[in-house]
Amino acid sequence: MSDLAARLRALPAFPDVMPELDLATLPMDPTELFLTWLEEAIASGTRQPHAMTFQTLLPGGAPVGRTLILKDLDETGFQISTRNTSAKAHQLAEDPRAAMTFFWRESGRQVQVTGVVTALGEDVSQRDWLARPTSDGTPNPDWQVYAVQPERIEFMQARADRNHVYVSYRREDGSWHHAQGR
Ligand SMILES: Cc1cc2nc3c(=O)[nH]c(=O)nc-3n(C[C@H](O)[C@H](O)[C@H](O)COP(=O)(O)O)c2cc1C
Repeated sequence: MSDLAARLRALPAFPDVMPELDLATLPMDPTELFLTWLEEAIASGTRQPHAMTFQTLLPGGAPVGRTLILKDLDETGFQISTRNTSAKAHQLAEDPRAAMTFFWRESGRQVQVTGVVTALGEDVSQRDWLARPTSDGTPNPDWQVYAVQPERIEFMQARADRNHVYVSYRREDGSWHHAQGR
């Protein structure tokens, strides 16, 4: 084992005390559970609890990811915003499939959201642009809000004994079904 490998192995992993995922009280709609976990991450004071890895597909199908901020969650889906001239915007125009991975290390929680992205209207995009802390009130035609309409959402609650608990939701014919496991 290299020195780096040994040092990486010795790093602290999950916290000793983590919340439990109560399988008896899972909501029918996974966005409810997502919002509960997001609110708890916000309340914990962790920095950028709304940051996640956002994956798109390169021409040819290879995945590529980068960090983005969740802007909102409503009936349109999980919203992000970016420039419509960016690499990810071009990738989404070619193939609208995307995945988001949230990780809240203080609680040992991970959420994967997979779905298809739609570009929202100019009004939503400009409202988001103008609400940015650095806004000077000038609209930006390059700014675009996208929404991921989820088809699959997987929740993972880590456990100190490594028997992590998974719950997977899938949308079929317009309604959500969930099962413990992956
Ligand atoms: C914490 C964090 C948050 C970020 N949030 C955004 C964001 O909301 N929108 C965005 O366009 N880029 C954001 N970025 C920059 C992106 O990760 C990325 O570098 C940029 O959008 C260009 O990506 P692309 O070339 O794959 O299109 C963020 C980066 C970090 C580290």
